[in-house]
Amino acid sequence: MPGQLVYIMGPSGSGKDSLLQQVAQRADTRLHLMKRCITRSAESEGEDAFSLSPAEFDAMEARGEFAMSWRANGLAYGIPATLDALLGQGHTVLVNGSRAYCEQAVQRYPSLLVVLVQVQPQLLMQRLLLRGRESPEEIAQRLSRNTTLDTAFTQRLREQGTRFVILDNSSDLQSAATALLNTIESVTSLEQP
Ligand SMILES: Nc1ncnc2c1ncn2[C@@H]1O[C@H](COP(=O)(O)OP(=O)(O)O)[C@@H](O)[C@H]1O
Ligand SMILES: O=P(O)(O)OC[C@H]1O[C@H](OP(=O)(O)OP(=O)(O)O)[C@H](O)[C@@H]1O
Repeated sequence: MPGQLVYIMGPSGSGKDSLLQQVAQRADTRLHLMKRCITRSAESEGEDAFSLSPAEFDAMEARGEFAMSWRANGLAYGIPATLDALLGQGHTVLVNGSRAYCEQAVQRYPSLLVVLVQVQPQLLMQRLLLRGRESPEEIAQRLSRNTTLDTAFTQRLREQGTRFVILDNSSDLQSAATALLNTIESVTSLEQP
């Protein structure tokens, strides 16, 4: 496909959604941020997503309306199949992805750019509590995914030869967003039609 998929992943609270919003606001119209379908209440804080019931999600998935889909944190997440049309038209497309699903994403889109967002571990809990979307118990469950996921990925992605960068978001959001945009520009020319 002529376009470029940019798959952003990282621990809960690392700033994936904030970075994607920043970059999408700053970049030109050839850069698309995919709006996800999630079985999360529409009233939830934060990410602008399509809110679906589990039954609606399952029906869309069965009809092949997702380019990618996964389950985590008691929720189902889907990337609309319009992703493939956008990539086919040559767009650079940003996706908020899952570490656990990453290998399947690489299999389906071998030339994707994987960006692992990291922050100092002590900041994660603090930022998640401030975000206020989940209860402290739910936050603890989200953070418990990190131990198993982080180390295994880095190693495997490098061995596979996947395009992979680590982006630190421990400092201010603007600096991290600039670094992300520079990384994207280094692998794809946003100016070309
Ligand atoms: N660089 C940063 N400095 C301070 N707060 C941040 C920064 N990046 C993100 N945040 C805040 O941390 C919380 C988690 O960020 P979010 O983008 O929702 O992370 P994720 O999507 O990875 O879970 C949000 O409240 C967000 O406003
Ligand atoms: O396999 P993992 O890397 O742990 O990711 C699991 C899911 O968690 C995140 O979603 P969500 O927006 O619900 O959570 P977050 O904003 O707290 O990261 C991420 O975008 C994945 O959909």
